[in-house]
Amino acid sequence: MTYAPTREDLTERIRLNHDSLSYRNGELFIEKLAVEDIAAEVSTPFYCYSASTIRNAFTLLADKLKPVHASVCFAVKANSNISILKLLADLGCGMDIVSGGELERALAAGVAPSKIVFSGVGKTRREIRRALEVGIHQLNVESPAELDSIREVARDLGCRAPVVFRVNPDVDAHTHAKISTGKKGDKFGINIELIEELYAKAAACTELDVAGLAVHIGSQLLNLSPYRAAYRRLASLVDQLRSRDLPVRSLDLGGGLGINYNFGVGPDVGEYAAIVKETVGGLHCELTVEPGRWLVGPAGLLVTEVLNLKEAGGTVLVIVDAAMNDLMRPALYNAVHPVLPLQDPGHRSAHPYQIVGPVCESSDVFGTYDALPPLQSGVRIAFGCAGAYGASMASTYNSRDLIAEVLVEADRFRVIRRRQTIQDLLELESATPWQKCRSETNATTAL
Ligand SMILES: Cc1ncc(COP(=O)(O)O)c(C=O)c1O
Ligand SMILES: N[C@@H](CCCC[NH3+])C(=O)O
Repeated sequence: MTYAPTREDLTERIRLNHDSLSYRNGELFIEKLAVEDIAAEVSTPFYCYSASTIRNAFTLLADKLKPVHASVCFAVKANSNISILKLLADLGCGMDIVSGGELERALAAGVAPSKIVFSGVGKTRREIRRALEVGIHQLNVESPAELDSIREVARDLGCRAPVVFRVNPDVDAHTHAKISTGKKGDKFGINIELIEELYAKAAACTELDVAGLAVHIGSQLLNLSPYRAAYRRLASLVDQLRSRDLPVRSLDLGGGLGINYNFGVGPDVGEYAAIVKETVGGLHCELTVEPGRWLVGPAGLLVTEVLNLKEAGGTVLVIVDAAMNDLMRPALYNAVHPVLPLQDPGHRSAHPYQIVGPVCESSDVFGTYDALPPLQSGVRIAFGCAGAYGASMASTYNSRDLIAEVLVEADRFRVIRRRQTIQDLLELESATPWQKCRSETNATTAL
């Protein structure tokens, strides 16, 4: 089957990445607000998200997937800010979580437990218990040992645990090695050859409600053909299980849709929907997808201010007040986020700039950029496409505060996470009492 995007499809794809950002008289706007004006209120560095970009992305994806009746569960790890989760939940989006913390955030955002799926390689018994107690939609099982834990917790609670098996289909996602998850030998999922026996065993257990299968082959997929390969393997497995009279009613197709990190055209969700239809659309299963980056990535900016410039070995270094602890992707994956000056005078610097942060690591480098306007101390710039895996991966390394996050809605903005300061940490510290447990002396006495 071939998929030919129409002119409207292409326009839509470009619009999605551009609609919230514009330059007016050389000034960067997000929705109807000048980013400079927000920066004057919220000191840099901070994350800034466009609500309409997220809404448009969700609506477009949900529409494209309507013909195959697939529901969308947002991968909370991409952006776990409760206000962002709430915004998506209000549109009818479910959530894909990987920890007890993400479960609590989803619940706090008002997501119905029946719209939450729990993925993740290592779930603790406490997390499994809490998930079953609140009644989540399903647990995606990642190993035979985890299945045993789920069974035991369910028995203890006197309930039936809804489970699907996450299959490792041994498909190369053709993405960065650090974010590929569907190849044999990756820590994710269960080897496809082992599924049939495990499925049969689990289907016979009264504590388990075995609903189906899941797959997630990696993140930031720009080429969609690995999906076709993975979903075909999933479909064959469904046939194999059904031929043994093992019912399969649900398929979780994972996330991974990539974005164009330069505001250009990214993968086409219409084509993705066509692949879903072609491969698993005829199986009469309840379908779920778990995108993270695609829904929120283009919606976010990381706004930062130039502290100083200096020269090193012939390179002009621009030291900004954001760092790798705020946005880890460049240091971790050599990812390059586009730079948008908040004020663009139109002319360009004669030389490239290497933009670096203040953290004491040589990898605290955002990248080398040419064609930027002349930069100097006090000038503000923004890194684009920073809505996914930015704030959610931030740390306080070098005792730097977690930075603020701001949500823009048309002509107004709201701080949706305030900066975490040393004062917050001190308050937490002073509220923590000393506790006793077995010590060397009383342990010896006990012997
Ligand atoms: C199980 C699972 N589902 C969904 C996602 C979301 O991925 P992405 O943000 O690439 O869509 C991930 C992350 O790779 C994942 O591990
Ligand atoms: N954190 C990664 C993606 C990992 C996806 C989770 N499995 C990134 O920023 O690209």
